[in-house]
Amino acid sequence: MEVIRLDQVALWRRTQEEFSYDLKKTMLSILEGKYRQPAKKLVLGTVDLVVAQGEKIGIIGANGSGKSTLLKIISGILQPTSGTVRVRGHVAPLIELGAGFDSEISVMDNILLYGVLLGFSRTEMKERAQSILEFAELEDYALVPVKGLSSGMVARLGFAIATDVQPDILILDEVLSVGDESFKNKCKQRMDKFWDDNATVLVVSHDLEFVKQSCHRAIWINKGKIIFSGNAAQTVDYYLNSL
Ligand SMILES: Nc1ncnc2c1ncn2[C@@H]1O[C@H](COP(=O)(O)OP(=O)(O)OP(=O)(O)O)[C@@H](O)[C@H]1O
Repeated sequence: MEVIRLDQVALWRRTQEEFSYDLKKTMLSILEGKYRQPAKKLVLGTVDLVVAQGEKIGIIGANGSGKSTLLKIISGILQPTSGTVRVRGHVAPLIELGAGFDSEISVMDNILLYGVLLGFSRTEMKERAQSILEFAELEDYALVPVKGLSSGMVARLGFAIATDVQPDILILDEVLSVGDESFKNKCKQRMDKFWDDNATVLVVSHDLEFVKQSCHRAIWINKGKIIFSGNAAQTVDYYLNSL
């Protein structure tokens, strides 16, 4: 069964000029008739992609090639400029760890909030909260605001929530490299469970050995385009040979 379908997806984003946006300067340039639209760059596109239920897909490519952007489009965090995205089932994105948290509110409230954002009810999340806290080893921090946690703890919390809620589609962006050694081992064990069942997993990784050994398929992205998609070992070899 098909769970993800991207048809002719493209995303244009503003370049660095957006980040140095200055209202006064903009107004002045409009008055002086010198205003020009900020430059935009094609960061993804056009991409066609079909993912079947249960596939474990590794996404590889150079820095800045568009891997995270692709995951954000699939997760619904970014809307494409053109094209269509269809996703079937609960998606748990673990992209910018902790980005979905409200740092001012407690760990417990964040668990409830995050779960609701993922489409689960508050009651359901309350029932799951204990096992999430246990896995993240944050039982003593339930009432502490997230801003009081270390970045490693925030990463553990994100991983614990996203994987505890048993999503249909798990989206991971280099998250397996966070946490200390003992937590990494726990993550690996939990990931193995996902690997064994019907969940669909998309994982961005620079760990090519992991992609080769653990993924069914790999997608190589370069400059916003899918260069190759196929058997993981073959894709990794093509990518390595191109370097
Ligand atoms: N918020 C943003 N606004 C505009 N452009 C962005 C933004 N975030 C990323 N980009 C641009 O989009 C392109 C793709 O970035 P993306 O983060 O998807 O790459 P990546 O393949 O995941 O890289 P890495 O391996 O370094 O994590 C890059 O050229 C980057 O400069």
